[in-house]
Amino acid sequence: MSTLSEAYRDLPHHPRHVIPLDFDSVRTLPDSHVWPPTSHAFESEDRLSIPTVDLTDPDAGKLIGHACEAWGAFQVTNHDIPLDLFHEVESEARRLFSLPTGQKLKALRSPGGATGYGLARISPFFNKYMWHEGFTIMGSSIDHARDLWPNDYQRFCDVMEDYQKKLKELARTLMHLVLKSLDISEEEISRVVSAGGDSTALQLNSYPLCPDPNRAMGLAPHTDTSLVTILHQSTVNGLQIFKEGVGWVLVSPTNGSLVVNVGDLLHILSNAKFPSVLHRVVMKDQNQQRLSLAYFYCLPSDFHISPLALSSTQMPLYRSVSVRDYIGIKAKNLEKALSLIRI
Ligand SMILES: C=C1C[C@]23C[C@@]1(O)CC[C@H]2[C@@]12CCC[C@@](C)(C(=O)O1)[C@H]2[C@@H]3C(=O)O
Ligand SMILES: O=C(O)CCC(=O)C(=O)O
Ligand SMILES: [Fe+2]
Repeated sequence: MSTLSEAYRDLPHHPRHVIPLDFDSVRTLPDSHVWPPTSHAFESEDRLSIPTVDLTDPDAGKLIGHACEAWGAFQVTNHDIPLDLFHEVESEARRLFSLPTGQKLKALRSPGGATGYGLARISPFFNKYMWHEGFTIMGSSIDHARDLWPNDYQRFCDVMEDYQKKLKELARTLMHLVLKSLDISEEEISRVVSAGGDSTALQLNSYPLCPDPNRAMGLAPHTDTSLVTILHQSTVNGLQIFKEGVGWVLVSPTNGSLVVNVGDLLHILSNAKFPSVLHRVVMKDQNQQRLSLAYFYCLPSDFHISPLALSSTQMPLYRSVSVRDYIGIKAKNLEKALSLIRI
């Protein structure tokens, strides 16, 4: 099978778009990291937020379908992932990001690589840097973990493996419900869901304490490339999603619940019925480090993706494209990628 990491291998980045700042040594926000003010977002007091779906609700599938159509995102509760596991993964992520910069650079994502420590892949599209550092895992994290902690890497690997295993199960359950709500046949559902199995990535995100948070940007607006992304946020606010006709809406962390984002691949499969959601992370008033864990459920790079479940009167809006080609188009065109494969 053609792995996801292989799809990123031929898309090298210049080191200035991979190497994060030495955050510990900076006392004032460098001009390279100053962003124009961000627009006001609707806060939770405005009572406008993405829907929450209880996975044990017999109507969960229908509710998820509505949420994907109206918002491109929802929160999920009663997902069966133990709270302790989030704490363990977060604590290992904290251990990683609190290493001295020189040590973290030993696990730097290589120019043609997909995994390891570094800036977000969307970095080259912006003329300012984000206040962000990330660590990408695809499958085993042992090679990078050994570079970081030559004598003490096993715990990190075990915790990350356990998390990926549990998140894969949850992603499969969610994908079943999502595709069923689109009226896709059981056969097609199994074809998509079983193909996704090994094409996943876990991204640990850190937004360090910032000397001037109101002028910095955590993660610039983007959509994810995945089918779905399952996100766990630490207790610190920052994530906002964009809703057409409304603007930026804050998604506050709620204990134990997970945010699910529709990604570009599901946008294509659903013929734009479930639009991939534009989101960003702002640093506004942030007075402590923020962490998040993003699990991307994708498809193998040789999978050919095209709109499914079209009625006899519907026309496909997107041409068939391999995941590898779509990732390549996105790496060059970012937010224009979907329009470039539109029929
Ligand atoms: C599978 C992946 C999705 C991702 C690129 C990656 O190879 C691993 C990192 C992911 C991430 C996380 C931050 C935002 C994002 C746009 C980026 O720059 O790297 C996503 C990528 C994506 O969804 O395209
Ligand atoms: O940190 C967050 O809340 C969002 C992270 C994100 O959007 C991503 O990793 O793609
Ligand atoms: Fe994202």
